[in-house]
Amino acid sequence: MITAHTAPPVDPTDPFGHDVLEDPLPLHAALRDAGPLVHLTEYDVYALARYREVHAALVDWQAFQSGAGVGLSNFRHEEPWRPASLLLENDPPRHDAPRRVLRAVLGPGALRRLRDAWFADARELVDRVLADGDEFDAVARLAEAFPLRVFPDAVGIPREGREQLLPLGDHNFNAFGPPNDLVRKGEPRLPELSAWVASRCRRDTLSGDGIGARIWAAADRGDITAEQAPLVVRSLLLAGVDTTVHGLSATLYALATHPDQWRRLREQPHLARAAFDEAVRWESPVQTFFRTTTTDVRVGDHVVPDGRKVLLFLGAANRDPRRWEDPDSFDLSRDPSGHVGFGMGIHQCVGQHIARLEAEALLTALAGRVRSIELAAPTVRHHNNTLRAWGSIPVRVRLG
Ligand code: HEM
Ligand SMILES: O=C(O)c1ccc(-n2ccnc2)cc1
Repeated sequence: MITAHTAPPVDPTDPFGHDVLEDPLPLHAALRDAGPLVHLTEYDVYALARYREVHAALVDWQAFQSGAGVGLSNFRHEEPWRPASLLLENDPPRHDAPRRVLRAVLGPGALRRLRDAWFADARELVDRVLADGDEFDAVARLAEAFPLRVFPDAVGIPREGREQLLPLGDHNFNAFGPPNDLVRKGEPRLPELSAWVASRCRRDTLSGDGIGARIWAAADRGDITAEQAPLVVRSLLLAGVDTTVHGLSATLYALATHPDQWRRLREQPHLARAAFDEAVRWESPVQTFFRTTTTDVRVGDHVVPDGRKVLLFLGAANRDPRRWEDPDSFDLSRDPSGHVGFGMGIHQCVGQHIARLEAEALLTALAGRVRSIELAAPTVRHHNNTLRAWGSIPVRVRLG
């Protein structure tokens, strides 16, 4: 048993309050500066905000487990509000088989199969948006429209009703936080949305050649059980849309507010993937996830006792001046590799390559038609307990 020398510094701020969700940067800086470990008195949890400690916790899945939930709720004492995620909220060994299956169905073969169709869809969408005029909301017309069009098709769910994936994902991400107004907002539609998404995970509603059907085929082979198959498909549907909507939004906002970087992308379209990863570092669409300690864990001069919740501030780590030069600048010449916007270690985002392909397709289509892009009106944030999200990003484009 390591004895704690002193209690870590405390911070009373509510990290899920609307002032922080509107602009988290001041809290992130305060948490990084307070020390390697901070105690958040609002929820009696611990916080890691510096890159070194966040990275160390992400890769130390034994001491910082996911199996007690990656939200504020501690599954050791509370029932999950829905069946726990087989990947996100599981530890090895139970985590391993579902992870292997998803890595396979979302791997290089899937990307090769989807690439040409997604590039064509992106060109068609961009042409349609630009035909309607030179001012539009980049969130509704591009960042939401593109993932909603290509990803459910790739999974193999029918077209009608798929827009429900947005409020469903939004609630799921809110539910990782405390039971606040954002969670209460999503509760009225939850029974209907949960029943709808469960119906989309059944084998008989998934088209034969999609990613969903390949997950069921893995169950036929015994790689996962037939009971697990629909839960793995559910993870894809809950995870696969809102994340990329706000990842693409972050990228479009960054490029619309950095004209020099847009020019660089136009001159070198192969920078599309780097632009997306730099935007994921700079904005961190997935801001936070919790872990639960499985033993007394030393962090710096302090000890986090066994069984405590630790909030990992991925967004704060991605702008830690101890790790990044000029962290607050959005710069396509930076090497963003090593950012924790997709996590790190055994739970690192298994959909990151799908997300990068969506971004590459959309940015390549835009860069091919649009000479300049700028904000046409004030932007509006969308508050979510976990996601750094956008309500609208009005832009004006010039073609050429
Ligand atoms: C910009 C887009 C995305 C971002 C920023 C993002 C971020 C993340 C992060 C930070 C984690 C680690 C969670 C943890 O350590 O607890 C994660 C895991 C995961 N992501 Fe994503 N994600 C994105 C898109 C996607 C997409 C498109 C999919 C599905 C196609 C997906 C599926 C998953 C799954 C299943 C996990 C759990 C992996 C595991 O626990 O082994 N994500 N993602
Ligand atoms: O199974 C779930 O509920 C679930 C699984 C993964 C995510 N996720 C987060 C970021 N990338 C993916 C969200 C929800």
